[in-house]
Amino acid sequence: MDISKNTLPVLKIENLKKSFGDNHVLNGFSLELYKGENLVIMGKSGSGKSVMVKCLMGLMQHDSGTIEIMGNKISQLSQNELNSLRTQVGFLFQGSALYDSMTVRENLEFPLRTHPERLQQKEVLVEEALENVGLKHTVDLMPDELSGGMKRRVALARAIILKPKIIIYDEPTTGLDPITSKEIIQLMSDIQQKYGTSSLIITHDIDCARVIANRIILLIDGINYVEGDFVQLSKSIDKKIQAFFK
Ligand SMILES: Nc1ncnc2c1ncn2[C@@H]1O[C@H](COP(=O)(O)OP(=O)(O)OP(=O)(O)O)[C@@H](O)[C@H]1O
Repeated sequence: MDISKNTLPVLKIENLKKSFGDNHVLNGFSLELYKGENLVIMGKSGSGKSVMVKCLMGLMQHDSGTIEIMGNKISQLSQNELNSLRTQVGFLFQGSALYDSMTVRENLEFPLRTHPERLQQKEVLVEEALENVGLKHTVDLMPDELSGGMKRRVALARAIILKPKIIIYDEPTTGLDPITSKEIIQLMSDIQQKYGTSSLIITHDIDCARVIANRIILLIDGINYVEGDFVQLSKSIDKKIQAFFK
């Protein structure tokens, strides 16, 4: 995949700040994600990764800084405009987050409910999304009939059903065994190749970062402490950076 930094970033966060009282979580965090890129964000537990993602998705109000998705500053958008922009962003939640009382088909159809123009194609979209993750045969099953790895695949199918330009993965391999993790990472790569998506991947999983990252940003002390590729960062002599690569 050709990653061109000469084009505008599909996602840009600039000087993002967010505090809860005296707890200054984000102190000027910035990133740029380019078309076709896999950008991994790593940070210790409690470093503010989820807060950053919530601000990015418009689910939490940030104190200052700017967030631009495909050139649109999200703070300047109406709710309708924001909803429409959200269709360009797929989200794989931590731990899959399927609706247990819904079949696989109903889980996949869920993101379509706010897009009446897509509802006519729902059969085709569900089938295509499940085919991409190798699970067409599960369409009428309930989530509790699936293994953990299958649930994660279905969640991935749901994240891509609207063919988003950007996918945000929140801990995509957490709770999976090493072999299933590898399969999920391979699927993430396949989807990126097929649709030319750009991915922002929040992970603790060093193997995931090694395999998939074009670039890694370490979120430390509320800022983008350092960025580089896996090899560059893993050779760093900075103790704060080394701690991630032990
Ligand atoms: N709604 C909230 N109200 C108050 N404090 C919050 C809120 N959400 C998050 N925080 C605080 O912000 C900090 C960062 O939390 P966050 O969940 O973003 O960490 P994280 O990096 O995602 O951690 P983990 O890897 O464990 O998921 C924590 O100190 C947390 O207590």
